[in-house]
Amino acid sequence: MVDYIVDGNIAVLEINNPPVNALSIHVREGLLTGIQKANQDGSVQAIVIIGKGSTFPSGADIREFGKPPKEPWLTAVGEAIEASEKPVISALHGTALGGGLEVALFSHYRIADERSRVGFPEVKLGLLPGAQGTIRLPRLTGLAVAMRIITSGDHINAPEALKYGILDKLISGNLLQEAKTFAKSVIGKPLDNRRLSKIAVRDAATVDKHFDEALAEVKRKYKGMIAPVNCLKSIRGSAKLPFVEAARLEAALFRELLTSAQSAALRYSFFADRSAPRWKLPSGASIENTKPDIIKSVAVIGAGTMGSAIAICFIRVGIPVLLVEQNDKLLQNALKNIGQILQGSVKLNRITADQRKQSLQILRGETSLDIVSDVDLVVEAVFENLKLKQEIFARLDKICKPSALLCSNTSTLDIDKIAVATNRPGKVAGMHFFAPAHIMKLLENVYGTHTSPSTVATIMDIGKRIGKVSVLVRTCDGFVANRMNRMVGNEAVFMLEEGALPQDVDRVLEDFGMAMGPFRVTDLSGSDVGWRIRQERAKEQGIQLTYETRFVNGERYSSLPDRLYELGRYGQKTGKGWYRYEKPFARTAYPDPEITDVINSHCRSLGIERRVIPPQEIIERCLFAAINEGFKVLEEGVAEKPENIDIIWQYGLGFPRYRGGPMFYASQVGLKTIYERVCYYYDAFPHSSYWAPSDLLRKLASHSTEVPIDQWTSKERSRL
Ligand SMILES: CCCCCCCCCCCCC[C@H](O)CC(=O)SCCNC(=O)CCNC(=O)[C@H](O)C(C)(C)COP(=O)(O)OP(=O)(O)OC[C@H]1O[C@@H](n2cnc3c(N)ncnc32)[C@H](O)[C@@H]1OP(=O)(O)O
Repeated sequence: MVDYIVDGNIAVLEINNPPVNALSIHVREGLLTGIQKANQDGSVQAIVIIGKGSTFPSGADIREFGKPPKEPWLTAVGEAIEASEKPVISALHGTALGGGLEVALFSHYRIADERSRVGFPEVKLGLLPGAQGTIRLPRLTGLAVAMRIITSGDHINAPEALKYGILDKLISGNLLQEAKTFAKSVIGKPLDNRRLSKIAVRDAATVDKHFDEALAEVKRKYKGMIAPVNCLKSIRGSAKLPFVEAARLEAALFRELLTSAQSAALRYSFFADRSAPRWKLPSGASIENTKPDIIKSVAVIGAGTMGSAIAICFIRVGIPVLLVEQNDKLLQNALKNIGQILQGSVKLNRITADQRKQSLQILRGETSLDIVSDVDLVVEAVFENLKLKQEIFARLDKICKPSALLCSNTSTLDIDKIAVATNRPGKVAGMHFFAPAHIMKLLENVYGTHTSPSTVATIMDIGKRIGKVSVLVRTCDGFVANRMNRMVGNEAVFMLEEGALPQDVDRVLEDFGMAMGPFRVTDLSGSDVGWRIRQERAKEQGIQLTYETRFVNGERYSSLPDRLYELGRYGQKTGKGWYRYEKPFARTAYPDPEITDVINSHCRSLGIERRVIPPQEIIERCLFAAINEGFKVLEEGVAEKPENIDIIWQYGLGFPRYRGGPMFYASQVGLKTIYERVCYYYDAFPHSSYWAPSDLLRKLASHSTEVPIDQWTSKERSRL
C-alpha cells in the first residue's frame, strides 16, 4: 500500500490505496515503516511522500471509524514524520483532505499541483481533524482562517492555500520530478523552524475574540451540531495551551465526537449519498448494466411555479427547453419570472450574467402542445388531477416522436394509471421534483410496472446532469416522500385536536432538527393545495366532506385544515395560515390567538377534552408513524434500501443530516422500542390504520440482537 522507492539520495513513499488513497491501517503501517527505513538508510538525505493515481490521501478511512481502532494511529505516524532527521516533503495533488492534509502538516514542507485542493471535511462527518489538524493549521494560517476552514469543511484551492501559508510552493509540471528537485534543495537546512509543533500560534492573544465570534456563527449555521463546537474548542486550545496539552485536548474532543450518535449518522449519510443513486430493479436491470438515452431537448408542460422552476433546472445546464402553457398571459408571466429568478442567481454570484443570457436563449415559450413533437423528454407539471394528466399523456403520446420519454411531475398519483393513457408505457415514468424545484436537491424518480430499464437509466442520468440527488422508487400512492410524510401531517393535526398548538408541534420537531415543523411547511406551500387534493379524492369516492366529518372510510379525519381553508387562511401567501404574518408573502411566523380560538372551538364542538401533549409524544407520533410506514415501503419494495428513504428525507423533507434520516434514526432508537411504541399507538388510535405495525418491523424487532441497518432488506424482506 506504500511503495518505498529510492532515487539517488531521495526516498519516495508512494501511497497506493485506490480510489482515494484513504489512510487505512496498511497505509499507516507503510508510512511509518517507510519513514523509519529512510532514516536508517545512509544513502537517503530527504523523503518525499506522494499519492499514486488521482490523489494524495483524501482522509482517514471512514469505514474504519466505529470499529476497534488499530495501531499505529495516524497521530503516531505523523509524529514520526515530524521527528524525522531528514526533511520530509509532502507532494500534494487531487484532493488532500482530512488525515491527508494532516500528514502534510506533519511534514516539513508542502508542495502541491496547482490544480489540487486541500481541506478538513471532518466536520461534515461529525468529527474534527483529530490527528493534530486543529492545532497545526492555526500555526500556519492564524486563528480566523483556521476556524473558517475547519468549521466549514470547505475545500480550498491550491493558490488560496498558498496564500494562507498552508502550502510552500505550487507546481505546474511533473509533480514527482519537481518534488525530488525541491527535496534536494532543502537537504541540510535546519528543520526545527519547519516543525509546526515548535512554532507558536502568532495571533494567540486574540483567541477569545475569534472563538466567541466563530461560536456564535456555528451555533446559528449548524444548529444542534456538536462537531463544529468541538472543532472551535480544540482550536482555542491550540492558542491557549502548550502544544502537548493542546494535542491531548484535541484527542479527548475527537473521541467524544467519534463515539457520538451524530457522527455515526453523518458517516452513514456519507455512504448513503453514494449508495442511493445506484439503482437496481427487481428484474436485475441496474445502473451497472443499462445505458441511458441521450437527452438533448426537453419540453415542460405547465408553466406554473413548479413547471417554471423545472425549466430552470434544465436550461441552466445547457439543455434547451420548450415551456408549454395554453394560457398566453400565464406563459408570459412565467418567462418573466424565470428571467427574474436567474437574475437573482447572478446577484448571488451563483451564475454569471453571460450564463443567464445563454440559459434564456435556450428557453422557448409556446401555447400549443403540438410544438413538442421533436423533444427527447417531456416533463408534465400541470395540476394534480389524474384525469387531466391522462388526457395530456394521451395527446403527448400522439404528438411526440416514438423515442421520447413522457414523465410526470406528479407528487402522489400512480404512474401506472398515467401510463395506461399511452401506447408507450415503457417510456412513461415519474420525475417528482420538490418545491422550489430550482433549489431543492432531491429528485424522486418513479418507475411503474411497465417502465423500461432504459427509461429508468435515462431519468436517473438526467437527474445527475441537472445536479439533483436522484433516488429511484416504485410507484404507489404518494411514493416515498409524500406517503411517509402524510403520517407526520395527520398526527400533527390530530394532536391539535387533542391539546397541542401548531407552534408546540413545530417547536418540538424543529428542536429535533427538522428544517421546519409541519405547520410552517403547510403555510409555506399553501394549504389550499391540500384542500383541493382532499376535495378531489372525496369527489372520486363520492364522499361529502363537512366540518362535522370525523371519519372517512372508517379512518380518523380532522376537518381543522378545511376550517382554515374556509377562513381564507391559505398560509404565507394570504398573510394568515396556522400562523399570522405581517403581510401576505412575509416569512416570519407569529403564533396567532385566533388560531387558538379556532382550535379550542373545534375541540368543544367535537366534545374533546384537551390535554398537555409532552414533547416525546409529539416526536413519537410524528416520526414513529412515518418510520412504520417506511418499513412498509421497504417490505413492499417501493424503496430498495433504507438509505434511499433517508436520502429522500434529508434532501426533500428537511430531516437533519446529523440524525441520518428516519430509518437510521430508528436504528439508533432501537427497533424493539419503535415496534412497541407503534403497537401502543395502534391500540390507542385504531382508526388510524397506518399505525398497524409493519411485518418487516415486527420481524426485525423480534431478533434478540439489533439487526444492523445494512441487513434490514437483505435479511428479512426475502423471508416475508
Ligand atoms: C474511542 C476510540 C478512540 C480512538 C482514537 C483513535 C485515534 C485516531 C486518530 C485520529 C485520526 C483522525 C484523522 C482525520 O482527522 C479524520 C479524517 O480524515 S476523516 C476523513 C476526511 N475526509 C473526507 O471526509 C473525504 C471524503 N471523501 C470525499 O469527500 C470524496 O470522496 C472525494 C475525496 C472528494 C472524492 O470524490 P469523488 O471523486 O466524487 O469520489 P467518491 O466520493 O464517489 O468516492 C469514491 C469512493 O471512495 C470512497 N471514499 C471516499 N473517501 C473515503 C474515505 N475517506 N474513506 C473511505 N472511503 C472513501 C467513496 O465511498 C467511494 O466508494 P464507493 O462508494 O464507490 O464504494
